[in-house]
Amino acid sequence: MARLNLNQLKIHVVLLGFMGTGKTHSGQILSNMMNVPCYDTDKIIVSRTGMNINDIFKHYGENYFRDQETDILTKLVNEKSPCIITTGGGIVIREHNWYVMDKNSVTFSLLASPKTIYDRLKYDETRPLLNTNDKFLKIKQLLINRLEYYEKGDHLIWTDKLTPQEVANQIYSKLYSNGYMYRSDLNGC
Ligand SMILES: Nc1ncnc2c1ncn2[C@@H]1O[C@H](COP(=O)(O)OP(=O)(O)OP(=O)(O)O)[C@@H](O)[C@H]1O
Ligand SMILES: O=C(O)C1=C[C@@H](O)[C@@H](O)[C@H](O)C1
Ligand SMILES: [Mg+2]
Repeated sequence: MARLNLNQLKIHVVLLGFMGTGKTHSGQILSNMMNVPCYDTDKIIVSRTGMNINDIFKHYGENYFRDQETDILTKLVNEKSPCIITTGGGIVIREHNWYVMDKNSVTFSLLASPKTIYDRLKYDETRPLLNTNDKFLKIKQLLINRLEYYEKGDHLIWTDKLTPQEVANQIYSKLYSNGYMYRSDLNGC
């Protein structure tokens, strides 16, 4: 009788959320905790193109970036065994991406206030959409436009007062309590 892997996921875990909510960071911690691979759409775009995100936006434009994002998300969801997928903050704005995620994934939206996001990203220049004179204002404007999309996630986690480890712990608990993982006491037969 084969015993199932303690941490076997039934479906993909997709982390959504605005820039700086900790998708990449918390997702990597979760991946280590669960021993499940984590794929980051931003990192894959950078390695695929050999360019950083600022240069991709500058030379090819945001639409090209969004096409890459959709292509990678689709391939990960359709071709990988259940895994953790950490996304770019803007993946939620394309309706087609929701269609892809609806198939075989549970989504967690990480949320944070504009002030928290600003504090986390104020010295960061790697996010082209925030490279403006008034970064705080830009965060507020983008967040207002996108909140309705982040709220479509299956589970919402406010991260302002949580460490990345605590965020990962909350996701892990929800995966168990909502039946997205095989329980350790089940034997495969
Ligand atoms: N819960 C947290 N508490 C404090 N700092 C955090 C938290 N989560 C992330 N950070 C910090 O915020 C910064 C951005 O985190 P991260 O890159 O994981 O965000 P992201 O959601 O992946 O952003 P993007 O959408 O741009 O990829 C990093 O410096 C990270 O250490
Ligand atoms: O919120 C966004 O639109 C973005 C977030 C980042 O993760 C990157 O995907 C890129 O900088 C765009
Ligand atoms: Mg990220």
